[in-house]
Amino acid sequence: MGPSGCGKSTLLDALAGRLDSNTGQSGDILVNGRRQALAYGTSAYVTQDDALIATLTVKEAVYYSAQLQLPNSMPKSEKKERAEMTIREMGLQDAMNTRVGGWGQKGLSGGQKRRLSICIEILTRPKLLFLDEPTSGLDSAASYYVMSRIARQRAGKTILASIHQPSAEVFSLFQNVCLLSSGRTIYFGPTNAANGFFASNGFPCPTLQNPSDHFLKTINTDFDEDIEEGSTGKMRTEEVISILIESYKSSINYQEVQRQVDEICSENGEELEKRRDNANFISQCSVLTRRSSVNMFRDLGYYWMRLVVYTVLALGIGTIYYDVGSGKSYNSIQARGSMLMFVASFLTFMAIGGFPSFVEEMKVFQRERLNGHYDSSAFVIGNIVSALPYLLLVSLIPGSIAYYLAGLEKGVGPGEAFEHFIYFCTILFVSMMLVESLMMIVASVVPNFLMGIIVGAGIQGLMVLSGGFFRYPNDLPAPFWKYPLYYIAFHKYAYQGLYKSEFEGRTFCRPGENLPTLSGESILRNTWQVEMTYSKWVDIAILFGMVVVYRSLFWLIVKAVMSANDPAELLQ
Ligand SMILES: Nc1ncnc2c1ncn2[C@@H]1O[C@H](COP(=O)(O)OP(=O)(O)OP(=O)(O)O)[C@@H](O)[C@H]1O
Repeated sequence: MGPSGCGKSTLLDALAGRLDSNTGQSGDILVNGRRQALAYGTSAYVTQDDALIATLTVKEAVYYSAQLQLPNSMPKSEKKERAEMTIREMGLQDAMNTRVGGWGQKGLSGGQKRRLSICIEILTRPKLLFLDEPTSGLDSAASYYVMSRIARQRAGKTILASIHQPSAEVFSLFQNVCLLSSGRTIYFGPTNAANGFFASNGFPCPTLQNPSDHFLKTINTDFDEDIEEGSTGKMRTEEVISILIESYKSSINYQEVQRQVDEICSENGEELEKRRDNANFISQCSVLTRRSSVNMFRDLGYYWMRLVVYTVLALGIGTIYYDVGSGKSYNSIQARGSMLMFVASFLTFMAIGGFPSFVEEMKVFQRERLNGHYDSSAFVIGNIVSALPYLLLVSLIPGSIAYYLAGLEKGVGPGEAFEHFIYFCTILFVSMMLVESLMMIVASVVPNFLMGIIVGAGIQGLMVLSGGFFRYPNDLPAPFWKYPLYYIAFHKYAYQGLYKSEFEGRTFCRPGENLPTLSGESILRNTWQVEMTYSKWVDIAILFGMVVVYRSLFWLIVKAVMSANDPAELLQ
């Protein structure tokens, strides 16, 4: 406990091994007298910000979490029962079917979100639980009920909570209190002895005042109010703090704490085991896929908005380039090329629109991963699988509108026409997957969504420039633009695949002529400077290969970022 900004969250972060690597830290963290880092899943931590999936209801959020965290051996009905019991414990039974809500959608109140976050973390009854200001946003009665229900579970467990402004009832629920001011320990010992400690130093709690209020008022340096000191009048807060710190260091309480630490160390107690009884990997993948699908379905910004914008754009492309595909004139060559370029780069570019939703999902993933709810690979797989149907939808509907309105390559016979159409939509689909994968990589490195969008758009802008349309491949400056960007940019393969599909086997008129004597192959070779040594199927295969590379890269970065934050790795 301590005034705002005294270092409560920092202390909890340090104990839970969540302090970021650029913050200096000294001393040992001992669990049962053993030096132990709290890696994923050894403890649960409810941080101050509630990272929750906005589209889920309370019931869904807790049920999915129960399915992820509770072992496969536990029957489904028991998991459901545990989830419901925990929801009731946190007093959320009346909000069971309310969505969490977020930007633009009112859902749970701040205090309810807080309780939901606690609910999710106490589902497995962890042995070591960190709670950073669990009562913020709660009224005094709710604070008491929440804390008393948490305290009820304390047998055989250690619960560390940071708190400010507890009521007298809540304060009495704590067995020990550590009072902090500007990162320094003012007092650490039994809660019921704190009053005596303050009184013995000349700062007794006035009658009818909540002791915790008195302690905080006495040690708050932010407002520089002089403190009444017993009979001697007023004293500066800094002086009061110095007196208390010095007094604590020579107090019996301090010696008692040291004695207890020595005793625990000599007992050589058991190591805190990592929780290993989560759902198995297959169940994790399946639950995460379902949860992510529900989120994608309900979050308008994830795919639906994109579908609407793509459809409008496809109608735009289709009307601007209406029936360009049946023309054989020289001008139609340029029109086809531009249209295909627009489809492969700008339609796919807008996959960036889903970035904010993805960043929100990443925040939830980070919290859950750090608390050991599941494996990072399960998250990556869940996300890929759940996104597939939506990506298919946003490539097929706008793709077919643009393709048929523009009257692109119809081939000979219905089979061939269909093959060209499917090829067009597949290129659109795989390019969107690539942009999404790229944005996932960006999200794992730059988790701020504004910065992420700028970085993602910048990378794509460079790739579009070097893709071989705005500057023909042979005219691209060799350093950087041609080697390596032209070969790395997926746009090159998307453009060339689409060009091959559209121009191969067709003839066009030369400038000023009416007879189609110019072969599609020569246009591909000489105008678009397409690499003709391999077929359009190789282009599409390269694109799919790139998806695999990009997704693997994303998975590797997530693993690397997570293990960099894993205190167990740091200790090795
Ligand atoms: N022991 C320490 N030494 C130096 N700086 C510290 C220490 N503890 C915390 N700080 C710094 O003090 C600032 C506030 O810390 P923190 O957020 O932990 O406070 P808090 O008590 O949780 O505040 P609030 O109650 O308002 O959330 C941070 O900038 C943090 O880096």
